Amino acid sequence: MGGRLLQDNHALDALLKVVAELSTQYPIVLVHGGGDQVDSWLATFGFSTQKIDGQRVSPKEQMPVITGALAGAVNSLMVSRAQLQGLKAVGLTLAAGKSLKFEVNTKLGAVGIAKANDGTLVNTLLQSGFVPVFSSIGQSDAGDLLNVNADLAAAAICQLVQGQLVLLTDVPGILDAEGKLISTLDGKGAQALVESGVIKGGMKVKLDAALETAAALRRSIVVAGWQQPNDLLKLMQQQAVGTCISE
Ligand SMILES: Nc1ncnc2c1ncn2[C@@H]1O[C@H](COP(=O)(O)OP(=O)(O)O)[C@@H](O)[C@H]1O
Ligand SMILES: CC(=O)N[C@@H](CCC(=O)OP(=O)(O)O)C(=O)O
Repeated sequence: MGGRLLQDNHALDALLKVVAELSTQYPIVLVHGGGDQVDSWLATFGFSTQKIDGQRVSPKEQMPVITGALAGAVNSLMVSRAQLQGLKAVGLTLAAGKSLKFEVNTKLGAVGIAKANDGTLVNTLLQSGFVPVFSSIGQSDAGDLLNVNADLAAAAICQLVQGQLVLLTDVPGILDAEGKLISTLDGKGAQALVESGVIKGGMKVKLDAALETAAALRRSIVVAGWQQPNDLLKLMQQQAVGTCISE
């Protein structure tokens, strides 16, 4: 879930209500962002910030603030709103139980490249009826905190549990040059849209996360909008929603 969702309690509650309904039939893992909240916390602490290709440059000295926003305020709020809808939500970082392992993307500072590592914790929680709620904070082998883009974090968690990845954002899916929803997209089509500048910024990162996971799990990935929570129900009934991305 893109972090912008957390600025709209009504939309967040509506989405989590649908998630609660689905969780009676399917094990569910949530991974959330919080980019806007990080922007605002960094500004409050007097830091300037920039993104390169949709990912935040994260100097080590900013990590306490970034972690405070993502793993502290945003994650706690997400757990609290999920519990209001009856979910047995458990807040976690990506490093909990060594679920993921990380390389450092030194070009961007304390930014992690996440890979699936150990599914024991997540599977144990799921088997006991809990809903893991991950913030996108990881850690390096040296013990330093790392900032991970939430879409790439969700891709790694999805590969960990061999699940079905749904990337929920503030637009109904990937839009073409005219602003119309693209219903299906493969690697070749995606490359053309990136080269022509139609897919950029945060959406390019979602596309990378989707293509990587589609290749790893050999199944298609959906990018859809959190404004339409019923899309999740439709998706589970095998109906087409958002943009369906395949290899
Ligand atoms: N082709 C595209 N289709 C839809 N959105 C796009 C496209 N290219 C860039 N974007 C931008 O990507 C944004 C979603 O990514 P991002 O801001 O990272 O959202 P989130 O916080 O939900 O992860 C959209 O709001 C839009 O501004
Ligand atoms: C490295 C990196 O870019 N980290 C992201 C993590 C949060 C995120 O991805 O939030 P959204 O899903 O709301 O964009 C950031 O600091 O903004």
